[in-house]
Amino acid sequence: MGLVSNSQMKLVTGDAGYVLEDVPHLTDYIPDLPTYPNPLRSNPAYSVVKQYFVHVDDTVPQKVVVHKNGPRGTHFRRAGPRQKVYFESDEVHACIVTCGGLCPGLNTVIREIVCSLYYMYGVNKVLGIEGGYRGFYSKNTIPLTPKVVNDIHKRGGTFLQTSRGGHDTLKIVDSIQDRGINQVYIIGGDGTQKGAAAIYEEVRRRGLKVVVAGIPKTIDNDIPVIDRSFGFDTAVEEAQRAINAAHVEAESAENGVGVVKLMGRYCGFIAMYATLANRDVDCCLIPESPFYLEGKGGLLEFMEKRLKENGHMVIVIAEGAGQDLLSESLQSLDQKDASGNKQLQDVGLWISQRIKDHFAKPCKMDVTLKYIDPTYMIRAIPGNASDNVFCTLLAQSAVHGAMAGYTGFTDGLVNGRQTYIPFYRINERQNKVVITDRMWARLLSSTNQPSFLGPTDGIEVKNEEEPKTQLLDGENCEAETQSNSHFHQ
Ligand SMILES: Nc1ncnc2c1ncn2[C@@H]1O[C@H](COP(=O)(O)OP(=O)(O)OP(=O)(O)O)[C@@H](O)[C@H]1O
Ligand SMILES: O=P(O)(O)OC[C@H]1O[C@](O)(CO)[C@@H](O)[C@@H]1O
Ligand SMILES: [Mg+2]
Repeated sequence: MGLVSNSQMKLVTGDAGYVLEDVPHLTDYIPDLPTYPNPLRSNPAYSVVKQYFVHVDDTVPQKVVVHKNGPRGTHFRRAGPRQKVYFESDEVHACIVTCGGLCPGLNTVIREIVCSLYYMYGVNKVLGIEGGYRGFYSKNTIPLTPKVVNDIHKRGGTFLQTSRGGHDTLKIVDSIQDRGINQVYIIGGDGTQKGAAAIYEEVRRRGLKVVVAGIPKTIDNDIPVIDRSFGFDTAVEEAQRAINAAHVEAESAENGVGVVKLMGRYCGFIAMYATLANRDVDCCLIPESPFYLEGKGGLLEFMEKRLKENGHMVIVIAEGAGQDLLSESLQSLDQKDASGNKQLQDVGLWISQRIKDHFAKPCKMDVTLKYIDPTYMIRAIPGNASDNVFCTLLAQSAVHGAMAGYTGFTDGLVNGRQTYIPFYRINERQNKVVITDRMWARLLSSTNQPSFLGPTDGIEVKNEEEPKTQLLDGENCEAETQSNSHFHQ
């Protein structure tokens, strides 16, 4: 076994190409911390469970498809309760914050962190930080107890409120230090996890016994490494209602066209899964797959054909799709939100107008177009049953990890197992739909839409007897795992 460690990376290597991308631990920078028996050992619910505690050497492989002689590859630390903990129950002073956009299940994660701390670990000092990162230094806190959070999982939104922008690392860590907080639970998307990494670095620089734990929230599914984030299933399910309405409207008119815009700023996972789930969609447009309107192989030609064949059609478009086309025809606003995310122009309105203009030309068809924008409806709802269970496991894993002294981690599902992932792995890139992946091919074959690839855009296939599979490190291989996580092949 080898160990390479610095404040950013902690790599443990083993035989046959085994690599553990480990998460930091409080003892990395505060040696000789005392340990205590895990209170779960005397918890009647768990004491009867054999092998309840995770073995210290348990790790989860990032890739589960392997070849006989291939390297064992990257692993992450398995999440779950440890025999020993690094906090006494009455010593813990935890806080929870939610940042970024809303996502179904946020309240469930808040509730379950509070309840896990109280009921599993006997912790009764938990604070809610209101209104995102800026709440650390500009707002009062709310004491959280199981009673206060009892039924919040039945409501959409976040009980603690959220915001964009306002991340001031020094002020936040000052506030953590001043309040005597020693476990910080940060729920949010890619931007939030970057902020969490900055907080962890500053906490470590100051040598504080403070755990920083991230719980990934992304309705867009744009966080890499993890199979999926909570709320995604709920959002895809809710999107069905909009697509069904678009289909009913389209079917009930001559040459009816339904256009549905779904969330997905930089990636089209919601649009792709909603389309695959629904089967009434004729064309799905996502940011990762550039498309064009006019001419041979373009969207408008396809629409003419589909309307002639079927008399109606439904288009699903992710909000980040076709932004290059919009900025060609509309003046680019180049506005950013408080977190620095580009503010997108409404592609749904734009495409609807372009379609209407096209078919209004003489000799074209009379189309009846209905545009449905359920953007905030798919995220402002409570988590569904499966997301609620998922949120519970994520919250419990975060609490187990924090009590065990791990820090600087995001927890998440990797190949169906709860793991602790170092922040840098989550923050190094964004997850995207890979259009050379089988999931996108499944979508194309279900809608029979054009691929919009020109003759020169084709994907080069090397003349090899055995094409390479997704065993090597790289974008495709990771995306294969993620985008197919619901449908292992
Ligand atoms: N690079 C960064 N460093 C430190 N903090 C950041 C960084 N990027 C974003 N943040 C902070 O994280 C918080 C949330 O960021 P953002 O609004 O981008 O949402 P997000 O977490 O990415 O979630 P969503 O998926 O809804 O976009 C904001 O308070 C923002 O200031
Ligand atoms: O209007 P808001 O709150 O900035 O959120 C919109 C953005 O949030 C996201 O849902 C990500 O959380 C994006 O898909 C979308 O662009
Ligand atoms: Mg984001």
